[in-house]
Formats: sequence, structure tokens, C-alpha cells
Amino acid sequence: MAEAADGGTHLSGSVLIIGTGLLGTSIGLGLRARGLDVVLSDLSPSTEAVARDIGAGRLLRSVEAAFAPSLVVVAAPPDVTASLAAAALKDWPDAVVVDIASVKSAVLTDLRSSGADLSRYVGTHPMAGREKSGPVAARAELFNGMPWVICAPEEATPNAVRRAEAMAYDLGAVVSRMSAEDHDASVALTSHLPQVMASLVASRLQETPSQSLALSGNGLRDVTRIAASDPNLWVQILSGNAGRLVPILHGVREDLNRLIRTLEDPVADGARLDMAQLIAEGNVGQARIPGKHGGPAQSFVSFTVLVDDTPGQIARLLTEIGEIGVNLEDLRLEHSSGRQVGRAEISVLPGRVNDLVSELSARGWKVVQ
Ligand SMILES: NC(=O)c1ccc[n+]([C@@H]2O[C@H](COP(=O)([O-])OP(=O)(O)OC[C@H]3O[C@@H](n4cnc5c(N)ncnc54)[C@H](O)[C@@H]3O)[C@@H](O)[C@H]2O)c1
Ligand SMILES: O=C(O)C(=O)C[C@]1(C(=O)O)C=C[C@@H](O)C=C1
Repeated sequence: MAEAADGGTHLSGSVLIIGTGLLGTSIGLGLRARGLDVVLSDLSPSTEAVARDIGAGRLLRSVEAAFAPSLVVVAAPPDVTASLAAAALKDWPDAVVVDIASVKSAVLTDLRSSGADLSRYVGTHPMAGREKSGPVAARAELFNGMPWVICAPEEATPNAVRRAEAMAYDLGAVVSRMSAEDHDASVALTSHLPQVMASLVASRLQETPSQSLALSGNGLRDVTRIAASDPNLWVQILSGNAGRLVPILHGVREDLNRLIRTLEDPVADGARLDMAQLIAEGNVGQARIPGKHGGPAQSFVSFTVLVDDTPGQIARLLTEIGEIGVNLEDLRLEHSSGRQVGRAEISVLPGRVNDLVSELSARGWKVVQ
């Protein structure tokens, strides 16, 4: 391992990835982009072949006899993670073994009771993903600027922890350390509750007539994106962290009961104040969500550019924003139904918006603020 500019270290040697779905393949693509040797293995031969074909690495079944990884990444579903990590610790005695499962305490408990040598094991969790599964949805840049939690057991050697962190640094993530218990308590609120709420909202739409759904705007889309997540994966995540999630859900139920009582008589004394308070409490919580790279909450300013629906227009717009020298923080594309025009919603830091808008307008773009 070599020292990195950010104070971390870079990975060296070969990395074996077990489980080449969304996360495993994204890790493979990211490490390949840094020139590392990546070797892939999945229960499903066709899944690992797809991961290889899109450039995430070569296959374990075709490696040389002397192959010995310096790092093994278990990227399989949570309920098989502990047994795969225990097997990897035995199969690769010189490797550090990490996993990336979304729940950490249950995996560590199972590994401990298997009697595995935990000096070379580090639990980790990238706080980045998608609502899609499988290698085709993988992205090399998935982890860029996103949190990656390192949950090292007390038995793990400093070298093992450094190697786990080097992987996350090399993938562009923002690394932090936490115990498995603290991790699980945190993600119950920041990851598992949002998934449950998104699924509950989206499940209300099952019987909705399509003429009502035609009125869907960004509010509904923002709140329900992750409702498209894989049920098999989430059964494992929710059941693996149920003890931490239940008290949070009780709190949500209390708030919901309060709102229902208020709305049953919306003109009663104090009812308006109650409603305002609910929305204001949400404002306070929302403003506390940190921005990209783990920095403080940062609100971006958005404006819309009308783009002709012809090939190459979006690429030209992005190139010109780059030429103007403004960092694009977010981009959302929408097509106006029945019209030959698309809308690109551009988000940038507040201090850069005026320059960018006037420069784009001067270059002939139709900007709507
Ligand atoms: N999806 C996310 O957003 C996300 C984010 C962070 C962490 N995670 C964690 O990453 C892990 C993988 O999730 P994913 O979204 O990539 O799922 P996925 O379904 O896309 O991929 C999982 C892969 O593991 C393979 N697999 C299953 N059992 C196996 C076994 N015994 N041996 C080898 N391979 C096996 C499957 O064939 C599949 O290809 C999970 O533990 C999940 O909790 C997921
Ligand atoms: O952005 C998404 O689609 C995710 O599902 C990401 C998300 C999250 O809750 O942030 C979901 C579960 C994982 O364990 C980690 C990341």
C-alpha cells in the first residue's frame, strides 16, 4: 500500500470480489479504473460473466494457480455475508477480508460465533447505492464523495483497517469509523426508515387510476425513487436491523396519529398551528442533512435550460458549463410530453448561479429561472 494525498493509502495487489451485482461490479469498475487487478466471483455464472464483459475484472475460474488476493470484498446479500467472509478468511490466508453488507452487528455476531480469525476482517458499508440490482446497473463513480463507514472489530489489525480504508479512498469515498452498533443505530434512521416510508407511500398508488397518476410531479418522484428497490435485499436489511427500527417507527406512528387527529377537525383552535409545526419540524430535520463530501448542509440553486430534443444537445450544454468553469452539483432531465423540447434542471452553488446564467444566455441557451 502507498501513501495517498488525502492521508489514506492506496490499494495494491489483486482484489477478489465475491458477489458481482450492483455493488460488487461498481467496486470492480472503480478499482479497474485505478489500474488494479480485479478478480470476480458470483454464485451465478451469467452474472459474473456480465460483470466481466462490462469491464469490472477477470473471472476467478480462469485465474493462474498462484493467484493470491491482497483484499477480498464480500459483496453478496446480507444473509450469506458472514459465511462467505468466514470461508474467504480460510481460503485466502494472506488477504484482508471486508464486507459491504448494509447491516453490521448481525454479520459480526455470526462471524464471531463461527470462530473465524477476525484479525484480518473489517466490516464496512458504503452509503451509496441505487434502487436497481445486478451488474448492468453498476457505476464506477457510485461512491464518489459518498460516505463509507468502517466498522472494524477490536480484533482487526491496524494493517487490515488501513487496507479496508484504502479501498474506500481509492473509490473516492469519504471514510469514517464507527462501531457496528453505532452504525446500525444510525442507518435505522438515515437509510432504513426512508426505505420503509418510500415503500408505504408508493404502495398507496397500486390501485390509483392512471388519470390521477398522470398528475405525478417531482414531489412524488423524489419521495418514491427507492420504493423500486429489491424486496429480497430489503427483507434481509430490515430484519437484520429490526430492533433499532421499531422504536423509530413508533415515533412516526405517534406523529401520524397527531396529524390525523388534527386533520379530522382542521378548523379547530390550534389545528393550523399543529400543521405548521409538523411542516416546520420537517424543515429543521431536512436542513440538517449534510451536503456532498460530508460537508455541511448546502443548498444549491437550480434553474432550467430549455433544450431542443435533438441528438447531442445535452452533451453540448454540459461541455459549455465545463468551459464556463462552473461545477455542476446536480442535473435532472425532463421531456415535455408531446413537444420537441426537453428541460435540463441545473443545480449549482449559490455564488456561481448568476455568472453561469448570464454566460449561458449569452451563448444562446434559453434559460428559465
Ligand atoms: N443496493 C444498495 O444500494 C447497497 C448499498 C450499499 C450496500 N449494499 C449491500 O451490498 C451487498 C450487495 O448488494 P447489491 O445491491 O449489489 O445486490 P445485488 O442483488 O445486485 O447483487 C448481489 C450478488 O450476490 C450474488 N450472490 C448471492 N449469493 C452468493 C453467494 N453465496 N456467493 C457468491 N455470490 C452470491 C448474487 O448472485 C448477486 O449477483 C448487500 O449486502 C447489500 O446490503 C447494497
Ligand atoms: O440511493 C439509493 O438508491 C440507495 O438505496 C442507497 C442506500 C441509502 O439508504 O442511502 C440504501 C441502502 C444501502 O445500504 C446504502 C445506501
